[in-house]
Order: sequence, then structure tokens, then C-alpha cells
Amino acid sequence: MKICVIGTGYVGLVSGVCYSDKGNQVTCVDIDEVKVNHLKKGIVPIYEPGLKELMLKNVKEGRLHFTSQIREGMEGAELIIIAVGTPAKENGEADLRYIKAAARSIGENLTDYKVIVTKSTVPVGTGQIIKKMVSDTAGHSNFDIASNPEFLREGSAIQDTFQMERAILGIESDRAEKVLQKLHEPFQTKIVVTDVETAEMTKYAANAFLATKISFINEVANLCEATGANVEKVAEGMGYDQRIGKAFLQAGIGYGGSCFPKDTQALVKMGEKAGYRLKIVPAVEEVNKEQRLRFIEKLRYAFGNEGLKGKKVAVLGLAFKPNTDDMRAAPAVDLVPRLEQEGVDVVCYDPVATEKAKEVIKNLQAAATLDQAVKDADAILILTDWQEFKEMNVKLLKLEMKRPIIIDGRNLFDPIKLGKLGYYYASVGRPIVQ
Ligand SMILES: NC(=O)c1ccc[n+]([C@@H]2O[C@H](COP(=O)([O-])OP(=O)(O)OC[C@H]3O[C@@H](n4cnc5c(N)ncnc54)[C@H](O)[C@@H]3O)[C@@H](O)[C@H]2O)c1
Ligand SMILES: O=c1ccn([C@@H]2O[C@H](COP(=O)(O)OP(=O)(O)O[C@H]3O[C@H](CO)[C@@H](O)[C@H](O)[C@H]3O)[C@@H](O)[C@H]2O)c(=O)[nH]1
Repeated sequence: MKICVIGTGYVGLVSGVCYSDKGNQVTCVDIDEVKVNHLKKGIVPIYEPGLKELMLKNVKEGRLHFTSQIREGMEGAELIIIAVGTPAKENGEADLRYIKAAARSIGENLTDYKVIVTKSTVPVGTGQIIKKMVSDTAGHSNFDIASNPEFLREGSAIQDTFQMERAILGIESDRAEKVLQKLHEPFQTKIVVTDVETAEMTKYAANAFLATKISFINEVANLCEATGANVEKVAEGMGYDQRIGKAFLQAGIGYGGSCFPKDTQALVKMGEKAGYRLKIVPAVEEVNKEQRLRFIEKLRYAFGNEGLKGKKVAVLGLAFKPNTDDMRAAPAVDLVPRLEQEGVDVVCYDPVATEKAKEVIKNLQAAATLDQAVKDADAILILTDWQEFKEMNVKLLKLEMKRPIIIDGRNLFDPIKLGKLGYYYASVGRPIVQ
């Protein structure tokens, strides 16, 4: 099948590459000409394991193309996939300006029948907005709209696509369903066929539910800290119950990233607009915001009367999660400037996200290696669960540091072990050892 993907971000590029790998002819379109030129030269603008190799393979085999001209991308395509960004507006609502611009340009170039499917996360009703904009601009209705929300995670996006757990097909016609069924055939996944509005809602409900699990376990963790229980064991004990499940019960510094923070906000706004006030999701957001700030207090507590001013703190991890360089809503974006305001000398290290972090954190002091970051540090603050940090030789590390203090936002180490090595170690939902 010939496919045109609009937007070559995490979703558009990964989807385009994976669909081409399944034998489709894919043209990825982006308005960002610099990005398109890079892609044409084989440069991948994002860090995503396995993406570059797969992209180059499919370009070489002639199935994958890049252009900044939508007309070129749409030429002969049976399916158009919208995968542009839907960031949060100042008030939390989803900003549909890129979606609308994409719909307009599709309309301007629509000469024959196509299925126009939205992969971007969009509020319920957006499909109908797209339909109207396309037909108004095109001057005809020789197309179908559909919704096929994306569930991939950054850092494992290729695997998540090839082994997708389900596909939601929100459709309005048999013709569109046929095209989308054909697209998903090689993935051999569970298919939920529904209307466009239900598909749009499914994506927000899934993300809000996952965010709820995280905030829930973080609240339990905070209560464990206050009572002396251990959240890791609590989560294990809960997780064996299949009705609860083990996944997404990792207590920590809270969720960040390009999706959960904005999608929970957008869902609340969607409720307000529809006349229904959501109660759980705002609480999930509140817990998540407070969770980050608790780590400044954990650090302050570790230094007692000495205070934070003038201390050197090595922040390990800038990206919102491992295996990505995405800095959107990463805890570091909040915490690094706050620590600096408190007079802390902050030196950061991240295996891949430093360059992107410099774009969003002013005057970021970044070390080129983990060793450089921790040298003479009064404390380490762990924000991301990179494998490199899990494998740190904590025994040797202690010799490099000025003081053996670790505040761990990801529960990477066994408190008993660190206590024995002479560390002051504060993590999440587990007793402090010293
Ligand atoms: N990032 C994820 O892990 C993820 C996962 C599932 C769903 N989503 C959703 O998918 C959508 C895309 O997210 P993303 O992270 O890939 O975004 P992104 O910001 O990484 O990429 C969006 C791309 O679209 C391009 N673009 C904007 N307007 C355009 C237009 N009119 N024509 C052509 N290109 C245009 C931009 O230049 C950019 O390259 C969002 O709605 C997001 O919520 C994201
Ligand atoms: O038990 C857990 C699991 C995750 N996180 C945090 O939650 C955030 C999101 O993690 P993850 O879901 O793995 O990454 P994303 O790439 O943001 O993916 C989410 O958001 C995407 C965009 O909508 C969806 O497609 C995915 O299904 C959904 O998992 C990160 O900050 C994680 O550190 C925790 O704190 N504890």
C-alpha cells in the first residue's frame, strides 16, 4: 500500500519506518525542511534505539522517502496518516493548530479518494473538525476520516510498533476499515473496531489510567516513608494480583515526558468543556507535581542544618526516561533551576540528552562523563533510570565524592547494601539508610 505520513516526530517517523519495513511504500512529510534534509541524508533527529538502522535499510530498499512537499507525499497514496504534535496550550487544552494546518494542506491537495487517519492524540471531536476542514478546503468529500491512536513508548518505540498489543480503528465507513485492517494485517495484533470518537477517547483514557497507577503507587510510597513500610514489596505483593498487574507500579520521582503530563491536562479540559468535572485525574496531576518537589526536600533533609547553599550536587539523568533524549516535561527541567535558585552548584550528566537539555535548561552545567559529574560532589541526585546508572560501581564512586550522599528518584539500589558501604541513601518509599 502507498502511505503518506504527515509529521516525522517520534510517532510519524517510527510508524513510517515500521510500515515501510512491512512492505509498504511510505513517504514521510514534514514542514520542517531542516529535519527533512537531515532525514534525506540519513541523519535521525531523535535518539530512539534501532530507528536509524531500520530507517536506512528501508530507504536503501526503496520503500521509504522524505519530503517537505505534501503534494509529493500524497501523490498516489491510499492512506494519509496525521502524526503531527498536539502540545498543551497555556490553559492545558490540546493545541490543535498543527492538526488544523495539516488538514488544510491535505484538503488543498486532495484530488482522489483517500483515507485520512489521525494517529496524533486528539480530543474527542477532532476527527469531525478534520473532516470539515478537509472538505471545505478540497471542495468535495471524496475521502474518509478515521482515528488510529498510537500507543508506542519512547525508548522502545520500534519494538512497541512491531509487537503492538492492540490497534484501535475508529472508522466511519467499511472502505476505511478495509484499508486500516490491511495496514495492520502484518502486525497480527488484536483489533478494536469502533467509531472515531470512541477511538479518540480510548487513547486519553489509557494514558490517564497509566498516569493514575504511577501517582497511586507514589502516594503509597510516600505513606510507606511515613510509616516504615517498603513500597517495592508492597508493589510486588499487589502486582501478583492479575486484576492489578505488575506494570506501572514503579514508585519514583513521578511521570514526565511528552504524553502523560499534557494528556492528563487535556482530558481534564475536555471534561470541563463537555460539562463533566473529572475528579481523579486532577488528583493524579497534583500528586505528580508534588512528588518532584519532595526530592528537593529529601536533599535538604540530608544536609540538615548546613542547608543546600554552596553544595555541589551531581544530577544523574536529564531525559524523562531512559533510552531517549526527549526532555519534554522531564523532572530535570523543574528541579535543576530550582536547585540553582537555592544556591546549589549543579553538575548534570546524561548519556544522550545533554544537547537537548541545553535547549530547555538555561546555563546548564553538564559533565561529559559520569565520573566527571560525581567528582567532589557533596551529593548525587538520580532522576533517570539509565542502565549506566544501575551499573555504577558505588564502592568506587564513594572514593570520588566529597560526601557519600545519594538521593535516588528511581530506586536503583538496595538500601541495605548502600548503608553497609557507608552511604546516606534516601530513595522512594523505603527507609533512609545512613
Ligand atoms: N512521543 C510519543 O511517544 C507519542 C506516543 C503516542 C502518541 N503520541 C502523540 O502523537 C503526536 C505526535 O507526537 P510526537 O512526539 O511524534 O511529536 P513531535 O513533536 O516529535 O513531531 C511532530 C512533527 O510534526 C511536524 N509537523 C507539524 N505540523 C506539520 C504539518 N502541518 N505538516 C507536516 N509536518 C508537520 C513537526 O515539524 C514535527 O516534526 C502527538 O499528538 C502525541 O501526543 C506521541
Ligand atoms: O511504573 C512506572 C512507569 C513509568 N513511570 C514514568 O512514567 C513516564 C512515562 O513512561 P512511559 O509510559 O514508559 O513512556 P512514554 O514514552 O511517555 O509512553 C507513554 O505515553 C505515550 C504517548 O501517549 C503512550 O503512547 C505510551 O503508551 C505511554 O506508555 C516516565 O517519566 C517514567 O519514568 C514511572 O514513574 N513509573
